[in-house]
Order: sequence, then C-alpha cells, then structure tokens
Amino acid sequence: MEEEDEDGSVESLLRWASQIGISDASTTTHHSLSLGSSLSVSHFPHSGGRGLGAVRDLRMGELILRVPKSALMTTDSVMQDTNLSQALNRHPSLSSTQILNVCLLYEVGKVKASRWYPYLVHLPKSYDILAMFGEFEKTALQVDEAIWVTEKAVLKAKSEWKQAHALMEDLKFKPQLLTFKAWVWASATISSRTLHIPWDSAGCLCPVGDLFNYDAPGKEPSDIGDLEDLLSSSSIHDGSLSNEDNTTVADAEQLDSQSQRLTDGGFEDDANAYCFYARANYNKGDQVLLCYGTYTNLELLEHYGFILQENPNDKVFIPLEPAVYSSTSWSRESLYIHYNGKPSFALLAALRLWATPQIKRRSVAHFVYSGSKISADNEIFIMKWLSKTCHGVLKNSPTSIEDDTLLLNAMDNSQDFCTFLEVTKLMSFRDEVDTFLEVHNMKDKCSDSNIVLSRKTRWSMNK
Ligand SMILES: C[S@@+](CC[C@H](N)C(=O)[O-])C[C@H]1O[C@@H](n2cnc3c(N)ncnc32)[C@H](O)[C@@H]1O
Repeated sequence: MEEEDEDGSVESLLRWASQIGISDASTTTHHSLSLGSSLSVSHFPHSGGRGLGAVRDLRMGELILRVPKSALMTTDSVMQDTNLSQALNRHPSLSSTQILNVCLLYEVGKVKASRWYPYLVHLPKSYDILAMFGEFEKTALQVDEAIWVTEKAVLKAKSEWKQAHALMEDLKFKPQLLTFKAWVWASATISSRTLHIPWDSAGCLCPVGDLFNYDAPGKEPSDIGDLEDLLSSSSIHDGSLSNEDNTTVADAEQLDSQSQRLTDGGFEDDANAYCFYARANYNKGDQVLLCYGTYTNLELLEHYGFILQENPNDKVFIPLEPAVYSSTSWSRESLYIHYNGKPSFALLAALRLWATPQIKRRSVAHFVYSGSKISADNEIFIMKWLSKTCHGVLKNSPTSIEDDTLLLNAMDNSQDFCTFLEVTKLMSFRDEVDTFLEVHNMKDKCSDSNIVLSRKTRWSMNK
C-alpha cells in the first residue's frame, strides 16, 4: 500500500474520495495531499506512520470528516452483487466477520472492476497482528499470557478460514485468494480498520476515515481502573474502529455517560454518513488522532498489530496462588498490576484477604471491599509478596527490557545487516539473535552486506 504507482498515489485516493462525497467539512478548494480545509495525509514516524494531520488549527468537537454511507464498504454494499449474495445464501452458517472477510477478498479479486479499487490499493500489504505471528515471534513474547493469546488467535484465524473455504471455492476465488495468507490479511484489515456501525456487528471499512491513527484514552488508570474492576471487564470499547465485544457494550455506555473521551466518531442517521469530530484542540501540523477504545498493549497487538511505549491502560498479570483466587469473588481478569506499577483495586483486596487468617476473614471483609487496609502488618506482608513475585517474573524472563532496548537500537542504528550482526556479537543475549537468524534462514547471509533490516524483520524481533 505504501508503494505509490500511478493508480496508487495518495492524490488519486483523495481525488476519488472527494468524487464520492468524502469531505472534511467546509472545503471548497482541493490541495495536493489534502482533502481541503481540515485534514491532510502525512507521515508520522513515531505514532502510526501514515495518518491524518491538521491543515489548520482545529477546535475540540469540530466536525472534521464526513464519509457518506454510499462510500462505506459493508457486507450490505458488497452484497449488491447478486453472484455473491446468492453464494452467501448457500453458506448460511458463517459469522458476520467471516462474511465481511469474504466480501473484502471478493472485491480484491475484482481488481479494477471493484468500485473500491482506488481505496483497496491503499490498504497495507502486510500486518503484524498476533494471528500472523510464527513460532519465533510467539516465543519472543516471553510472557505466558501473551503466548497463550497468540496461540488462540492463530487457531481462531485458521478455523475461520477453513469454515469459509467452501464459500470461497463456490465463488471461484483465484488460488492466491483462497490461501490462509490471503484470509489472514483480510482478517487483519478488518480487525485493524473497521468502524462500528449499528446494523452490522462486523463493522464497515471507511475510506479516509480509517487513516486516523490511535490515541489512548488519557484517563488516569486510578480513575478508570476502579470502574473497570467493578465491571470485571478487561476492555471497554467505544465502538470506533472497534473489535467490538457485545458483552462490553452496556459497560461502554455506562462509561460514555461519565466521560467525554468516547465521542470522536460514529455513524449518524441524520447525515447518512460517518462523522468524525476533533477529540482535542489541534494546532496546524499536529497529527489528528482517534480513540479506538481502551486497550492493553497485548490487546493492541492482537487486534491492531502495534503497541504503545506509554500505554496508561496496560495491565500485567502475575502468577497468583489458587488460594488468592478463592479468597474473593473478583474475576481473574480484575487481578492485575497497572501500567504505573500499582496493584488493581481487586488484586489489592484479594491479597489483603488472602493474607488474613481464614478464621478472621469474615470480620474484615467489609473493610477490604471498601478499599481499606486491614493492618500495617498485613499491608507490609502483601507489598513484600508483590515485590518478590514481580522480581521473580522479571528474573525468569529470557531478556530484560534493557536488553530489548539495546537490540532495537542496534536494528534502528545499523546501516546494514553485517553491522547489526557485529553489534549483536557483544550482547549477552546473543542466543535469541541466533535463533532468529536460524528461523529466518539468515545465518549465513552476513557475506551479503547489502541486506538491510526490513520492517518485518525489525518487528519480528520487537517484543
Ligand atoms: C486505522 S489504521 C490507521 C492508519 C494507518 N496508519 C495506515 O497507514 O493505514 C490502524 C493502524 O495504524 C497503525 N497505528 C495506528 N495508531 C498507531 C500508533 N499510535 N502507534 C503505532 N501504530 C499505529 C497500526 O498499524 C494500526 O493497525
């Protein structure tokens, strides 16, 4: 997608977008690389790469982009093709997301005959979501939970692909569109780019609207965390670019009423369009961002293929003894350490009770559930236990954060592959680099000093 040939230039995308009624509000003039009066497509190397920038100062709450319903790629709009809709009727058991996956591949197969062709040529050629991770990348995650979530994501993608295979054969897809690689590409496109629409839980692909990069909700974890504990939910979604989970919709609505942070985009019946509003004040040249929802780094990696260096919503789960779980009724998902190192409300409460002799638990339970300490001794015991457990987890990891940072810096700063290998020879965790080279058949490639580390290679090594 980042290749820009004659058909694939950003200008041609924007020209097509404006022809089909996509507009950034009061625009009358059309500038190169710009939609007009509010936004332009720019490159933001440290926060998402290609994204949308402000071409003038924007006020919070201002309408900045409108994408008419007719421009959205949805299952309904693709199904206007009778060949496709008849085939879909013959395979009724697929989920709405599987169907949208098939619709996307179907449109890709039409090449220039697709009415979304100018949009499709701008989609990324590859993604880094967990379902695409191989054995090396999975192991490099190091943390049990992350490895388990990766295995689950890969299995889910494979089983959904197998289930949809008969339909795709029925539709006479070209061989390259029948592969797992093609399926997982479409799946990643949908996972990382669809926007919520009320009439289809699979969402829609929204040309230009899907160029906004992600801004994490800026709430302090202490505000939001306690509420999340109460809701016993690991993620609250706003429904924009959402990996929507129906069980959290009510929770999200509850949060919505308490916070201004969930208001930056949505489908509006009155306008018959997807409308986007500035979620903050932006100065000319700033990147304009969209909040896709509240995610931990593992969830961002799973659904969107990136992580944030600073994520106020990140969580770490540490190993707990079974007796901790059974000491309270808090769900396992609510027992974690916040990004800032503080234990969650529920974890603290569970540990306070667990560290209290069984016979006394009933009498102190009301203190614990109101967030109070039981005694100085109890508090000192659990803090020491937490510190010891966290140190144990870090010590048992194959590499430290400092090692990982050194490796990333070596990748970023080495001019070529050979220099990178020379630099890594001095590193204490050389084994991991060797395994990576072996897995990717690069062990003997040092003689070819022109191999530059590709983005995929960098990512594969980036835990
Ligand atoms: C909806 S698209 C945004 C536009 C995208 N940058 C593009 O060029 O098409 C979402 C994808 O952008 C990237 N992205 C968005 N926000 C990011 C951020 N804050 N940091 C790094 N990557 C980000 C991720 O690859 C994500 O899957």
